[in-house]
Amino acid sequence: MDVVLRFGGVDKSDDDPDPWVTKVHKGTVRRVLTYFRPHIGKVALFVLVAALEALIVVATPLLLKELIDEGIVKNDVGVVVLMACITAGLAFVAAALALVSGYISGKIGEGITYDLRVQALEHVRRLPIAFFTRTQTGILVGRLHSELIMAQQHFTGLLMAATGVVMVVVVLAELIYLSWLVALITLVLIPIFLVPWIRVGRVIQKRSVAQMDANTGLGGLLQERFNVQGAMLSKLFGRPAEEMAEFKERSGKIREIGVSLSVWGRTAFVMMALMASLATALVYGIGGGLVLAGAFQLGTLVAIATLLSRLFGPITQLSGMQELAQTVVVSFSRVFELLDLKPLIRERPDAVDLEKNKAPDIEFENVRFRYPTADEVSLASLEHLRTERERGEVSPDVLRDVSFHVRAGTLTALVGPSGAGKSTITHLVSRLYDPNSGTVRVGGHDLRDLTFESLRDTVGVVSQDAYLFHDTIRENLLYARPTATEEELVEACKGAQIWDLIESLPLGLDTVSGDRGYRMSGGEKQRLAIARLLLKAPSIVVLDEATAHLDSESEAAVQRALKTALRDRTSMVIAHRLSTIREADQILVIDGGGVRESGTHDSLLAAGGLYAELYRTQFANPDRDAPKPELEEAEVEEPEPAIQYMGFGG
Ligand SMILES: Nc1ncnc2c1ncn2[C@@H]1O[C@H](COP(=O)(O)OP(=O)(O)OP(=O)(O)O)[C@@H](O)[C@H]1O
Repeated sequence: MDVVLRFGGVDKSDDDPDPWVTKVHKGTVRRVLTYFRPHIGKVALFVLVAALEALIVVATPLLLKELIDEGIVKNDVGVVVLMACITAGLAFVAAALALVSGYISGKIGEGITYDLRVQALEHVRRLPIAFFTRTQTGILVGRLHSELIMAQQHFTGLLMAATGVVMVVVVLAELIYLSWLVALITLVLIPIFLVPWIRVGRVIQKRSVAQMDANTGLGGLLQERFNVQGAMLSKLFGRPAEEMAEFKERSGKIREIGVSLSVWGRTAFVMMALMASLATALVYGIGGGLVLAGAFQLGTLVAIATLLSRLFGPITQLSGMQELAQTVVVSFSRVFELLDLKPLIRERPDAVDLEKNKAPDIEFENVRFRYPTADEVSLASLEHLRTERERGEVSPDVLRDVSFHVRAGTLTALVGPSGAGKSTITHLVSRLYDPNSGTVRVGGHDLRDLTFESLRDTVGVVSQDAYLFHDTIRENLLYARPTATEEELVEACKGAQIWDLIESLPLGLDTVSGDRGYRMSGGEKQRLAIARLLLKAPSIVVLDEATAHLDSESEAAVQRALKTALRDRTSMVIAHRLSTIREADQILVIDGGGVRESGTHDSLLAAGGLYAELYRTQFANPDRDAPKPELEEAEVEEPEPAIQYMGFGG
């Protein structure tokens, strides 16, 4: 049976959609244990060291007993000195063993967490883009990073607590050996002390989870509001008073929980000290009476008192062990549920490589496609806002029976209204998604028969808003081809019409770009992305032309860059510029998820269909939003229509 647990091990709940709730499947504990296998040697060593530590702990009271009964009482200085020296020596050995066991438990805990983290990162890296479009970045990062750190801490805590088991058993055995009566009284009294202690522990754990929740919530909010786009939106639309009130409210909550945690933490400490003092008083009270009655010797009494003081630490550790273990299982489960998410797009074991350096053709045959449901690609716990209703909801087909052929080495322009399915078609070419039925072929191969690597090498994509890592321009370019030489970098930048700009920067290629670096304009960013594409030199280019209005100079520069980028390659361009549309060997007019018309600019105009209609609508309104004619387009006789920004999507 599956159990629903909250991260942190408290507050079981069946219907709470909150992301800290996780299903712990049957067999999880066994699965967690499999992670111990590679560390079994270290685990054995850890148990051995723990046993040695326990033996030293119980040996000390016996030495004290000898020291008192045989040394002090019998007036034998030799025994006193010898026992004191052995006790001091054992203290050193115990300290060394404690350090060794801390080191080994750290190695085991960190080792297992490392294995799990690497496995999870490798798995998430292979998940399809649909997963990333659905999940909330902050929560995913939290799951892969901070939660794992916490899991590791709990895990190491659990290993340390496990040594407590050995200690309690050995100490109790010695207590029985020394005085069965005192041992019996201790066993009866321990639960009385322990009950309030466990209650306080629960409160602390509950508050810790609440603190984690509150911190994650504030962290997510800050991440959303303080990234460049968020900060911009908030500056333009934000209501500073309300926003500040929300920050204050969340920070206030963290403060309140923090204060209460500190009070409860202190309470636990005080309770522990009180418990130890009361137990000592009790032992000396009862034991003193027994010594006076001649039931046992003074040394035995001191040994029992010393032993008891060693018992409380391990016992309190053990009392929290069950919840600690539960938390560990839950935190592992949270990674397991990620690992169990099967990637929708997988490489076949018998996948073949696509022939390199030869521009292949592209063919869509009766392609039907709908975007996957939430349950198919993601986890509810990674989507803060996903409602239960949405989980299995199937979205309608976005592409219906799409068939077309892009001949090798030619340019196909995709045009059509916004939401028609143009981007979706390009997503299928780079296999970001697989069609639900029908086939997408490249170079005569079904995409599903090709290796990921050869497809990645073959298809190059330039999106509208090119993404740059926060790194130097050089590193951003080398991402496409790490082995590129300086000359090749410069050549690519020149081809992409961005070299003049880079050269004018004081640090040139070493200028840091990206979110927190040199801010490039939309056109500059796209040209840099084109330079990246030129370095990659793919034989298929998929391009989404920028819809942002560029000034005539950038417009012309982008156009020239595109000419270089598309030369001798098979290209599919979501076209927003008339010049691209005109140059296309084929125009596909996409509407309502299907290819409504296809042909060249002239033939489609002559046919007088949707393309002609859209063209004329815009042509009749040339001033509207139209960019200035490009340098290369200046010689075109008919006036430039604004078609690129209106009827043709984006
Ligand atoms: N990840 C997604 N999940 C679900 N539906 C999606 C997703 N992405 C796009 N859609 C839907 O698929 C349809 C086609 O979108 P697509 O982005 O392909 O249109 P488009 O023609 O490129 O539009 P535009 O020109 O505005 O970019 C739209 O209705 C859109 O809402």
